[in-house]
Amino acid sequence: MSYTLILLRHGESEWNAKNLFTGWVDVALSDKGRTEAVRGGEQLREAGVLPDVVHTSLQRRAINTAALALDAADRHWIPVRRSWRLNERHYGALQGKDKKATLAEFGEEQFMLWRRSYDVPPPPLADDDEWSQVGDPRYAGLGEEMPRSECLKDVVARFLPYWESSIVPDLRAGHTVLVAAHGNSLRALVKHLDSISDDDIAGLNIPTGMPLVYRLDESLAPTVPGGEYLDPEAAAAAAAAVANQGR
Ligand SMILES: O=C(O)[C@@H](CO)OP(=O)(O)O
Repeated sequence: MSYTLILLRHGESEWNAKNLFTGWVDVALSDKGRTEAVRGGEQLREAGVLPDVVHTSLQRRAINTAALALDAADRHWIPVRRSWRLNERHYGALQGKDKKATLAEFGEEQFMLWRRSYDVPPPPLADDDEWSQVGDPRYAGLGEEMPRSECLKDVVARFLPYWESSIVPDLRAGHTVLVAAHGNSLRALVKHLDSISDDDIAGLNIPTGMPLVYRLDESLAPTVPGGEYLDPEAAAAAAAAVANQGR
């Protein structure tokens, strides 16, 4: 028995296009992002990898990517579940900041520590900042768990309970599961699936709008480490572009 898990980072957002740190800010897909999402769904249909259930974050770029992709795959009707635990990493005080300007102001080492180190979060975002999500009704139930900044380690810690309680049972039930989420929440999941070290995860980047298919064995270990992009060449080029953001 093998289980099928599809990871899909949202298509390009308006802030990806502007090169701004985004995190929990709920920005929309760009036109290019919508096209990517549709193309991702077409790839699923062409490959015959058809989700039975979808899990998304609470952010519109992932929600709308899932809807566009599933429509293109003729799977718009499957059950959907959403959780803040699939949200993008909260980028703290960097939310809304230009990546290139941040690199110029703080230098390469600090910039990469904030962007890709495993356990160094950016400074916290003030609750009265225009890019704060404090007071947003969708997070009303979070209480003390409401983040003001997160490093990838924090994302792993809040993602894994949802993985265990909600995604794994769907896989064990034999469903083909689509997870439509974000660059860093999916990096947290890939780190877990592929047992990637805290240091090596810094080098992993996930492109927008490209389905990454994992076949998992009985112990939920990937049968092909790293999974398989349905369009590997395009995915490698797009992942390199993500790595180079800010330059
Ligand atoms: O800004 C963000 O929220 C993320 C994803 O777009 O950026 P990065 O790849 O720099 O972690």
